[in-house]
Amino acid sequence: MPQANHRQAEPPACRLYLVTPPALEPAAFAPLLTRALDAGDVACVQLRLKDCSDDDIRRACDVLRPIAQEREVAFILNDHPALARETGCDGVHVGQSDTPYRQARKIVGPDAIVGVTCHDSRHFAMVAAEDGADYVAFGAFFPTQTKTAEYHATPDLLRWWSELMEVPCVAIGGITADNCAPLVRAGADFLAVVNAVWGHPDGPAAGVKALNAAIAAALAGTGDAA
Ligand SMILES: Cc1ncc(COP(=O)(O)OP(=O)(O)O)c(N)n1
Ligand SMILES: Cc1nc(C(=O)O)sc1CCOP(=O)(O)O
Ligand SMILES: [Mg+2]
Repeated sequence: MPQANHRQAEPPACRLYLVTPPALEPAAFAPLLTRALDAGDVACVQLRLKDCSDDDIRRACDVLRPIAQEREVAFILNDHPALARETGCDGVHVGQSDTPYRQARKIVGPDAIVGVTCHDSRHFAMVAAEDGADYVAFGAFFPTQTKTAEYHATPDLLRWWSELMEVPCVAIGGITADNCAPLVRAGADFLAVVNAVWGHPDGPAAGVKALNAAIAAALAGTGDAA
């Protein structure tokens, strides 16, 4: 995962990880992505298109990848290591039912980012980290309308992981500016969000600003104490 951002000399201890809506039209989504990335600190963008053809994913990568990479924001493709490599993405995210980590790593190469979904499982996370994953993702922390979440993670998992392990952890699932403080304080390195940014009533830039303000408040100890 990128540790630096051109906007800051010192990256904060917890950063935003934007996941795209599951369906999008690349040309229409491009200005939304641009506005989101220009609104504040974002570590990476995951292109997560479900039920799309490989050609649809290629086209979306061609339009959206440069917007992220020109801003030094990592561009990660969900589910498709071969397409990630072919299209010049910075990495791939794989779940427990997707291409296994080791195979994904062979496809994308040693320098690419590979992240692994670990649900609420310490075991999955330990295996992924030992195998060489660049980050592990835990979730869902809150109810989400974006997908059917079968697992439920709690902040103590983030606390345990961050105290024990160097490999960064990502928290995902229903995260908003209003509920993220306990995750930040528990040690989440990244907050992955869909609806809190793309569904924000005042637009994605407002979503990014609200989340970054909530992260900063939680790190400063002034965030919601819940
Ligand atoms: C950062 C991050 N965490 C978890 C997921 C979920 O991956 P997966 O379980 O493979 O489910 P799909 O997203 O593929 O439906 C993710 N994509 N990103
Ligand atoms: C893609 C994804 N994976 C999850 C998991 O629990 O692994 S939850 C999720 C959806 C996250 O979207 P939102 O921020 O809108 O809740
Ligand atoms: Mg997947």
